[in-house]
Amino acid sequence: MNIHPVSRVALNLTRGILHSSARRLLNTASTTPTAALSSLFVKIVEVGPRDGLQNEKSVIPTETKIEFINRLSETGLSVVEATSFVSPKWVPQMGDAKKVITSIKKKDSVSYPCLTPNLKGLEAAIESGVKEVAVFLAASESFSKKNVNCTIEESFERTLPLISKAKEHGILVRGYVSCVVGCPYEGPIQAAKVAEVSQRLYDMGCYEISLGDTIGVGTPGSFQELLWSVSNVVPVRALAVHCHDTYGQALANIHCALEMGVRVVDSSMSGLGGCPYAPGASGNVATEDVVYMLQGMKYETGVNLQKAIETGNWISERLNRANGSKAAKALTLKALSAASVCPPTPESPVKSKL
Ligand SMILES: CC(C)(COP(=O)([O-])OP(=O)([O-])OC[C@H]1O[C@@H](n2cnc3c(N)ncnc32)[C@H](O)[C@@H]1OP(=O)([O-])[O-])[C@@H](O)C(=O)NCCC(=O)NCCSC(=O)C[C@@](C)(O)CC(=O)[O-]
Repeated sequence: MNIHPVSRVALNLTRGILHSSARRLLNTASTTPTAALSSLFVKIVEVGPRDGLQNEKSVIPTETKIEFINRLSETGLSVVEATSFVSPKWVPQMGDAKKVITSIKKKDSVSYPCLTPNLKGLEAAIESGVKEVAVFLAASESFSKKNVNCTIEESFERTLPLISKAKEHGILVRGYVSCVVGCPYEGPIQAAKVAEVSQRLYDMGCYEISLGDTIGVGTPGSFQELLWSVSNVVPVRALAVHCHDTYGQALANIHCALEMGVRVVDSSMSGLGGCPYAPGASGNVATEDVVYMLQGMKYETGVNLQKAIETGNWISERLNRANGSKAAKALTLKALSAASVCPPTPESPVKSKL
């Protein structure tokens, strides 16, 4: 039986199936539970050009990055994280940040945030006309040291003046918290620690907190615990989930987050990605798979699935690999077999990597 998501949550509430914390969560999403439940729009934050490409070993031509972002801008996405102003000694792949962000065709309907780890990065972003930046901290001390060469506390000390300066320039600041379930160096991370870091970042002025399951170890069980804990201190409307798919749990975790009121999901076209300082982590959840699932649940995203698949196939071809999205593969094969009376031309971008 098809049940509309609103009806399903409402039904669960009526039956008292949802845990009382989940009810509280829905209540904090908006002024009334009804208003929260009527929210059927899910914002997708496309992180492919940054998180997706930062871990690529071979140098990707700047022109490819620019065209990738331009194509993403035509899919209906409202946020495309474009690049990061980090040290090129640490992440050489992002060394062309200024060229990328100043060369793309910007659409008014799309926001193009860039990662900035410190004031130097923010200043470079300001010079390049960036309107939104993202700061990134971790809930794990070891990961913080590996990723940004300082403790969590020192990270906060760096971030405070960054946020102040960004605000002076009218720049929006998004906040990431990495290792929200597990750390590649320390193992499991306590939800209470994630809540503490998230709350501090939110109180400092980040308008949205993206919870990063950096190594993709989360399950709906750990995500539920995580979201109960974090939503006690940050309103659920200000939370996003950022799931890597190492253990194949990303869609299940996103589904769990949706049921708990989260309406912002990070994803990466064709499942590209990984953090250079998170060994063993696989790519992000694929945008095409997220859009396919959300469409099936009758959520709106504004994203044209067909255009997303074409863009995912295009970048996969450029990187000489198969598209990592299952939905993209299945729908591309379906389209090819439907057109089998008229086989694709040799130039067709979808023919070879399936
Ligand atoms: C934070 C630092 C800079 C500290 O690195 P450091 O070595 O401690 O910094 P430093 O201040 O001593 O500077 C070292 C050199 O880098 C330069 N430098 C310093 N800052 C910048 C800058 N902004 N832009 C350009 N250059 C910079 C600086 O000028 C100096 O150059 P030198 O004098 O030696 O020639 C470094 O650790 C770094 O850049 N880390 C970034 C690592 C990174 O990008 N990781 C991936 C992103 S996070 C992620 O993927 C997780 C996420 C967000 O997706 C969510 C999830 O899945 O969990």
